[in-house]
Amino acid sequence: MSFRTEPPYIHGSTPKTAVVLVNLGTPDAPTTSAVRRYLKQFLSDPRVVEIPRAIWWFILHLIILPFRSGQSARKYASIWSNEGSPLKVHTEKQAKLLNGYLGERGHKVKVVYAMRYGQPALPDVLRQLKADGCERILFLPAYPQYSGTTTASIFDAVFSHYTQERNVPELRFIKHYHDHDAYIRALRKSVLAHWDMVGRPDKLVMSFHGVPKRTLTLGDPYHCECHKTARLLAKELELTPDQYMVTFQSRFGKAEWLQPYTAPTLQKLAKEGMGRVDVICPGFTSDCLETLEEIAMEARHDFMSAGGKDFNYIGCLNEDDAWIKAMAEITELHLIGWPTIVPPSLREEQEQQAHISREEARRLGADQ
Ligand SMILES: C=CC1=C(C)c2cc3[nH]c(cc4nc(cc5[nH]c(cc1n2)c(C)c5CCC(=O)O)C(CCC(=O)O)=C4C)c(C)c3C=C
Ligand SMILES: [Fe+2]
Ligand SMILES: [Fe+2]
Repeated sequence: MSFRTEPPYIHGSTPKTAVVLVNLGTPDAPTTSAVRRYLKQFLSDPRVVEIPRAIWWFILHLIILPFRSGQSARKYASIWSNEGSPLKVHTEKQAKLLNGYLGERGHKVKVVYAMRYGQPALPDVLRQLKADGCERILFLPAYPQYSGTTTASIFDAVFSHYTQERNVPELRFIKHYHDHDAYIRALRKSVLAHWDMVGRPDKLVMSFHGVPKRTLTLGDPYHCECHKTARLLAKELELTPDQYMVTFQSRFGKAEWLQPYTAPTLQKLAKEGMGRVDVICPGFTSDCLETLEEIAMEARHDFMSAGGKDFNYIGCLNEDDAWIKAMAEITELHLIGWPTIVPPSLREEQEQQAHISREEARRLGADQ
C-alpha cells in the first residue's frame, strides 16, 4: 500500500477551510459518446443499482449503454444551453454565490463545487484543495433529502479518496436538510412568486426523483424525508391535503419504484377533469434533465394530451437569493466550532509564523 505524496508540511500556516457543494454530475456534451461515458460511471455505482455485479455488468454493457445513450443524448440536446448542461451551470453559479455570501458574512472559507460523476470530478477537486492547504472540508450535497443512492454515494467517494492520503483533513458531511426552515421558506417564496404572476392551480403536484421501492423497505429514509418536505411546504403555503400531492418521477428499469408515479398520476388527474396543475420538484436544487425535459416537456405533454387545460412547471431554486441564503444558513450551522471567522489579531500572528516557516523550509531546501 502506498500513499500519495503530500505537499511539504509548513509549521504555523493558517489551516484553511473549504466547503464543497457536490452534485450528481452530468455529461460533458449532449452526444451519444459523452452520455455513454457518463452513464457508464453513474450506473456502475453499486449505490445506484443494487443488482449482483456480474449480472448487472452484462445488462449495463449489452442493453442499457448501447440503447439508452443515444436516447438520453437527444433529451440532453433539448435542454442544453449555450453555457452547457443546466445542472452544471446552476451548480457552478450557486458555489460562486455561496462563496461571496459567506465571505460577506465574515467567513474565511473557500466554496468550490464538484460532481459525483463526470466533471469537475470530486477526487480532482479534493487534490486541488490539498494543494491549496485546506485542512478542514465541509461537504454540502445538492440533495435536500438523504438517499443511499445519492448522498451516501458522495460520502463513499470522499472516504475512498482519503484511503490513499497520509495527511487526511478534518472532514464534515451534511447528511440532509429536507426540513430546514430556510430551505422550506425558499421553496415557499418561489411558489408564491409564481402564483402571484399566474394565479393558483387546482392542485400543486410535488414531484421527487424516485428510487426502487425496495430501498424503503430496507431502511432508506428518502421516502419519509420527501413526504416531510412536502408536508412542511404545504403547511407554509396553507394548503389543505386535497390541494397538493406527492409523486415520484424518473423510474428506471422494470422493478417497482416509489409510488405514485408522476406521469400516470398527471394523466389520471387530467382524465378526472382537473383543469390546471402546477408541478414543483423540491428534491432538485438545480434545474436539470429530470426537471426541464421530463417534467416541463414530457409531463406537460402527458397532462395536456390526456385532456388537462393548463400545466405550469415551477422551476428549481437555482440561483434564487433566498436559496443562496438558505445554503449559507445550512452551511454555517455545520461550520460551528471551526474557526472560519478569524480575529484580525490572531490572523496577523498566524501569518507571521507561517512566513517564518516558509522561509525555513526554503532555506532547508536550498541547503540540501
Ligand atoms: C438507475 C437508477 C437511478 C437511481 C436510483 C437514481 C436516483 C436519483 N437520481 C437523482 C437525481 C438525478 N438523476 C438524474 C439523472 C439520471 N438518473 C438516472 C438513474 C437513477 N437515478 C439516470 C439513468 C439518469 C440520467 C439520465 C437518463 O438517462 O435518464 C439527474 C439529472 C442529471 C443531469 O445531467 O441533468 C439528477 C439531478 C436523485 C435525487 C436520486 C435519488 C434520490
Ligand atoms: Fe437519477
Ligand atoms: Fe428522467
